Amino acid sequence: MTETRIPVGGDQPYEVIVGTGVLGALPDLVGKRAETVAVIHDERLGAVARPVSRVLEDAGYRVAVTGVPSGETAKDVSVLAGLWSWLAESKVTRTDCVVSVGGGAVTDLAGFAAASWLRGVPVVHVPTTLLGMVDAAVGGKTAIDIPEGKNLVGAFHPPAGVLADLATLETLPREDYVAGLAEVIKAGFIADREILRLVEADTDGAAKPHGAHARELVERAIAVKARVVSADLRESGLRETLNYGHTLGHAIEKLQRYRFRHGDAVAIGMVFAAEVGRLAGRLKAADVALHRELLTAVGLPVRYPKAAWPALRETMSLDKKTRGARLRMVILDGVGNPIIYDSPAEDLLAQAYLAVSA
Ligand SMILES: NC(=O)c1ccc[n+]([C@@H]2O[C@H](COP(=O)([O-])OP(=O)(O)OC[C@H]3O[C@@H](n4cnc5c(N)ncnc54)[C@H](O)[C@@H]3O)[C@@H](O)[C@H]2O)c1
Ligand SMILES: O=C(O)C(=O)C[C@@H](O)[C@H](O)[C@H](O)COP(=O)(O)O
Ligand SMILES: [Zn+2]
Repeated sequence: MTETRIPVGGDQPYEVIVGTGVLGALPDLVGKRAETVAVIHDERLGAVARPVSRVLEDAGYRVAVTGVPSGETAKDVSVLAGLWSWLAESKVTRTDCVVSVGGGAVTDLAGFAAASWLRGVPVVHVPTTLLGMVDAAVGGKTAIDIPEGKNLVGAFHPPAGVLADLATLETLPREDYVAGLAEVIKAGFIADREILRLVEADTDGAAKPHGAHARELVERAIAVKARVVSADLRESGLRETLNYGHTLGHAIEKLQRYRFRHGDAVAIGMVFAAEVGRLAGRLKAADVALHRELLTAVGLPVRYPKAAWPALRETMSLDKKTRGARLRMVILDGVGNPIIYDSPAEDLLAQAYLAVSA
């Protein structure tokens, strides 16, 4: 099948290329200004990084390659500091380019390395997870975690391009593919009902890279993200809606010391946000039920232990949408219409949590 190019607008427009076996398009995205390309890859993904490097070498670039720890442990200041030294050794200058190869953890880390190195060098992402393709690699949010919370240090640094080669999904464990579906379903609830219809029509297929609607789901979710970040890169309004499910989700990840899949945490967080929406009189009980039905059917969790609430509530106060002492979270004023719910009452939050607790 041919490649699809999804444009992302704003001050620094770029394209997300989606297709199978499309690595050959990488030099186009890196561009002609770069002499050196610094490839930063998940250390478990040498088998993807090698063809990436070959394509770049064949195109005439000098290529430097390094691996970083797999998963969320990569998003650490010590790993970032190691990358800065390596970028110095590799003599990466402002006209050169960083290429990331991995899931969202690696695109977030390498994106932040590129944003901070020499105060900003170009980066091209080659996401290798569903979640990376439909969400993390698009939109320019980059970050690392600190003990106090997730993604608390980072920068907005849009990529020069994104290459989503669906062939890389062949080796992705099923649990990680399914975790990515949480962000796909999120895109459905906030902006594209057709995504929800496609998942509902074939819940088994939705959980597989070869499912009948797999490519359409990927492209629709990217299109939602692209539309939002094109209009509001720096999250001054509309972009906050992409955080649906994340206020509780990020608190769960922190409580689990980041040994819990991001998508799994967001799935629980979306059911919580849906319950808040229902209690606030904004979302029908049937739509809350639809959250549970779709997420459960594809294999995502929708419950979390009751006793965790006090710790979760405290962590939620450090969410980036908080203003002063005011917690703000995204809820749905009906499916497809996300809004910010400012200063929710504490007893309403506790009641909503009771409805998701195991
Ligand atoms: N910047 C953003 O806008 C944004 C958006 C959503 C999520 N995120 C971040 O993304 C991260 C989660 O990303 P993720 O779900 O991709 O997780 P991940 O990057 O941790 O990857 C999950 C696992 O899959 C493995 N893996 C990756 N690609 C593979 C492949 N092709 N074959 C086999 N194994 C493979 C990794 O080694 C890892 O063990 C979180 O840190 C989250 O905060 C960022
Ligand atoms: O791109 C965005 O904006 C998002 O909120 C997408 C989220 O799926 C993603 O997990 C993001 O990293 C969360 O950002 P944060 O600002 O809440 O840390
Ligand atoms: Zn997310």
